[in-house]
Order: sequence, then C-alpha cells, then structure tokens
Amino acid sequence: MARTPIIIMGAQGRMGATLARLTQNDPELELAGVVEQAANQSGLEHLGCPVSEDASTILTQAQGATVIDFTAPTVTVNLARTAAETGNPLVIGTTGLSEDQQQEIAAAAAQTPVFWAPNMSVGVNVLLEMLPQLVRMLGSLYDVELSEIHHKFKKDAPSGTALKLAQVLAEAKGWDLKQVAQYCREGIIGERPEEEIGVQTLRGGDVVGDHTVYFFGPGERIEVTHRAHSRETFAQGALRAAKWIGQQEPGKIYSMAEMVLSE
Ligand SMILES: NC(=O)C1=CN([C@@H]2O[C@H](COP(=O)(O)OP(=O)(O)OC[C@H]3O[C@@H](n4cnc5c(N)ncnc54)[C@H](OP(=O)(O)O)[C@@H]3O)[C@@H](O)[C@H]2O)C=CC1
Ligand SMILES: O=C(O)C1=N[C@H](C(=O)O)C[C@H](O)C1
Repeated sequence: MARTPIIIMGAQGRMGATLARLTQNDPELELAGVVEQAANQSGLEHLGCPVSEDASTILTQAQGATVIDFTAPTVTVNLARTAAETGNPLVIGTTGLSEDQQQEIAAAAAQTPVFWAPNMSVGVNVLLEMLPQLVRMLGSLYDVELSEIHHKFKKDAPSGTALKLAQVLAEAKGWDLKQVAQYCREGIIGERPEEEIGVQTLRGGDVVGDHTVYFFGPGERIEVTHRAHSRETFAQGALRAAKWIGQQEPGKIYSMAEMVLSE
C-alpha cells in the first residue's frame, strides 16, 4: 500500500508534536519533512526526515506531500502562498485568521486542494450538524449563548470553534452574526435583546478545549457541552483529512462535513 507523505508545520508545537508522533505510528503515513523555527529545532532529529525553518525548501523537496498546519495566522497565510506555488495539498487547523487572511487562503485554494476546520474532532463536527435542528425545534423563546474554555497559552479569542458554532447558530436563527454577536458584557447594559448571541471566553491552566451552547427557555434550559480530553482527537481528524485532501481538486476550501459525507 502506498503511504501518504506528510509535512508538519510547527513540529515542536502542542499540535505539531502530537501529529508527528501519530504520523510515525500510522502505517498509512510517511513523514516527508517538518518545518520549525531554527531556534526550536533541537530534538527533531529523531523524526528521521528533513527539517527546515523554510517551508518552501521542504515543500519543494517533497512535491505532492500534504502539509498539515497548526501554527499561527501569519505563518499559515505565507504557507498557503507557498503551497499554491508548489501544488502541495494543505490541511489547516490554525484559528484566529482575519477576514483578509481567510481570503488569502481562499485564493490559494484555487491553485491547490485546501482543507480547513477550526475543530477537527468528530464530536464538534457532529454538533455543528445537529445544532440547527435544536434551534428550529426550540423556536424563538429560547435565548442562545455559548462559552468556551481553553488553556492559558492560547493566543486567539474567542476560539475558532466558538466562532464557527456562533455562525451556525446565527444562520439557523436567520440572523447575521456580525449584527448579533455579543463578545463582552460589562456595566449597566440593559435587558438582553432577543436577537443576540453571547460568546464568552475563559482561559486557564491546561484545558484542552471545552465548548458549551446554552438554550435558555421559559422555566428550563438545555446545555450542550463538548469537552476535548486530548489533542489526539484533533490530530486524528487532521490526519484523516490529510489522507483525503490529496484526492480532491483545487477550487474551494474543503470542510470536515464534506469529507465525512464523501467517504
Ligand atoms: N482545528 C483544530 O482542531 C485545532 C486548532 N488549533 C489551533 O492550532 C494553532 C496552534 O495551536 P498549538 O499547537 O496549541 O500552538 P503552539 O504555539 O503550541 O504551536 C505552534 C507552533 O508553530 C510554530 N511556529 C511559529 N512560527 C513558525 C514558523 N514561521 N514556521 C514554522 N513553525 C512556526 C511554533 O514555534 P515556536 O514555539 O518556536 O514559535 C510552534 O511550534 C492555533 O491556532 C490553535 O487555535 C489547536 C488545536 C486544535
Ligand atoms: O488552541 C487550541 O488549543 C484549540 N483551538 C481550536 C479553536 O480555536 O477552536 C480548537 C480546539 O478547541 C483547541
């Protein structure tokens, strides 16, 4: 069986290191190279593959290998430009991308197959499919809010997952998220408007990633919580995407739902 060649960006990062370990233990995958900043490369020799701080060097050496990126928005945008030139398929898990940065990724997706998901766990992606039904069945009397908790090292807020959940909830309500999102409450803010979705962020310790959607109704409430216990759940999703994206055509940014439905 031919193995899928993989390049990992940020191989010393929390996600990068998890991906490198799982890739080495997966007989369907082959580690074709890793990219990491020069000051942080020590200890990567044991991977037995090319290591560089220059993504373009590694992508050019390993033409056709799928690049998995869990780094930071500026790194991801530069990588997408490089992948568009070299033709390497790209799986992106990085969150915190601005609208302009998302447009840059979309431009790259016209040239090479690109997959992006703000959360690669099975549970969150099932939740994204189920939430519109809950919104429809509960109706307008139920106020929708959500909260997220992550480790103290996380740089972006709210999490990419919280933003995606909020977007799906707003769409199900028939609202524009930009008009109804409430990311901060303080002071004499008055009564809660009906057309609002509160999104609250907590940070601390080593929490891998918790998301809760609340439906507050008359005399009752529903709370739907997803808790990630381990980064392996995200890494497994990314590796599944890496095996799949190489068989897709450029032209769009592929999602977790599309992958699951096509398999
Ligand atoms: N979609 C999903 O399912 C998930 C998404 N994420 C997202 O993934 C991203 C990374 O998260 P996490 O692993 O916790 O973060 P880390 O900070 O642990 O990892 C980021 C890595 O990228 C490296 N890096 C920075 N600049 C470069 C560069 N120019 N070239 C190569 N590597 C570079 C960092 O190196 P250095 O430390 O030297 O700067 C670090 O090793 C975040 O946006 C997070 O939100 C996280 C988990 C799941
Ligand atoms: O930074 C993290 O750790 C995570 N980031 C993703 C996000 O922003 O939603 C996914 C996951 O919750 C972990």
